[in-house]
Amino acid sequence: MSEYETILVDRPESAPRVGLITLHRPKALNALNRQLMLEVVEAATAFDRDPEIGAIVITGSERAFAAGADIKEMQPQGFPQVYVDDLFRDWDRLADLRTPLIAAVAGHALGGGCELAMLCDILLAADTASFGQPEIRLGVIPGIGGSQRLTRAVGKAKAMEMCLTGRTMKAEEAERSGLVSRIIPAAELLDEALKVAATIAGFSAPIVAMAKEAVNRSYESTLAEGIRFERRLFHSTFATADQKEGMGAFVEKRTPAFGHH
Ligand SMILES: CC(C)(O)CC(=O)SCCNC(=O)CCNC(=O)[C@H](O)C(C)(C)COP(=O)(O)OP(=O)(O)OC[C@H]1O[C@@H](n2cnc3c(N)ncnc32)[C@H](O)[C@@H]1OP(=O)(O)O
Repeated sequence: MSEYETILVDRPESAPRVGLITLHRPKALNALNRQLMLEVVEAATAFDRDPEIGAIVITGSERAFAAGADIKEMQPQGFPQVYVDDLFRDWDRLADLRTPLIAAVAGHALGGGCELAMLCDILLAADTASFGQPEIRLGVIPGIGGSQRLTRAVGKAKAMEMCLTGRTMKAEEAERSGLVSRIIPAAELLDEALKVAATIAGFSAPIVAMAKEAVNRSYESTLAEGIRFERRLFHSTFATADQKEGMGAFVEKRTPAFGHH
C-alpha cells in the first residue's frame, strides 16, 4: 500500500480523486516524530502536485489521531539544536498546499496532533475525539501554531484556558466552539470524510483552490482587504473554462463536467 514507515498512503477506489494519509505508529498513539512528520509532509506535497488528486484526507486510528509531538524524541534536545534546526518548521509546508486537506479525527488529538488537525482546512470529529494543547504540563508551549490557530478557531477565552491549564475539549464542545465542522459516529468517520473529500474533488480544482485561498485570506487581512481580494478572485473565475461549464450546465439543466481548467 505504501513505501512509508509511519504512515499509510492510499487512493481509495470509493473516493475518486482523493488521497488518503493514515498516521500509523500504533504503539506510540501516532506521536509525531521527525520521520512521521516528514512522511506526512512529503505524501501531502506529492498529492498536492498530482493533477489527479483534488482533496486529501488525513486520519489516525480509533484511539488517537495523534497524541502530540514525540516527547521522547524532544526530551534530550537543547535550545541550540531546536533553534538552528527550526524544529517543526517543515509543518508550515502543509499550510501552503493548494489542495484542500480534511482531518478525520478520532480519539486523542493533543498538542501537535491538535495542531496538525488545525492545519487542515476541514476538521471532522468522531464522537470519541478530544482536542487539547497540554504542552504546559511538559514545561513548553505549543510550537506548531496551536496558540494561534486555536485562538482564531475557538476564541481567546477557551484557547487561553486550554493552553494555560492543558484542559482537553471533547467532540461536542469542539463542535459548539467552532473548532470542528461536524461530529460523526466513530464507525462512519472515515467513509464520511472520504465522501466530503470526493465531493470537493469533483468540483473544478482551480476554483476550489481559489475558494480555499479566499477563506484563508480572512485570517490575515482586514475585512475590507479580504473582500477586495475575494472580489478579484471571483472576477478571475470568469477566465476559466470551468466557470463556463458550471454556469452553462445550470442553464442547460445538466450535471457539469469540470475539466479543472
Ligand atoms: C508540537 C508541540 C510543540 O506543540 C509539542 C507537543 O505536541 S508536546 C506533546 C503533547 N502531547 C501530550 O502531552 C500527550 C502525551 N500523551 C498522553 O498524555 C497519554 O499518552 C494519553 C492521554 C494520550 C493516552 O494515555 P494512555 O491511554 O494511558 O496511553 P499511554 O500508555 O500513555 O500511551 C501509550 C504509548 O504511547 C506513548 N505516547 C503517547 N503519547 C506520546 C507522545 N506525545 N510522545 C511519545 N510517546 C507517546 C506512551 O509513552 C506509551 O508508550 P510506552 O511508554 O508504553 O512505550
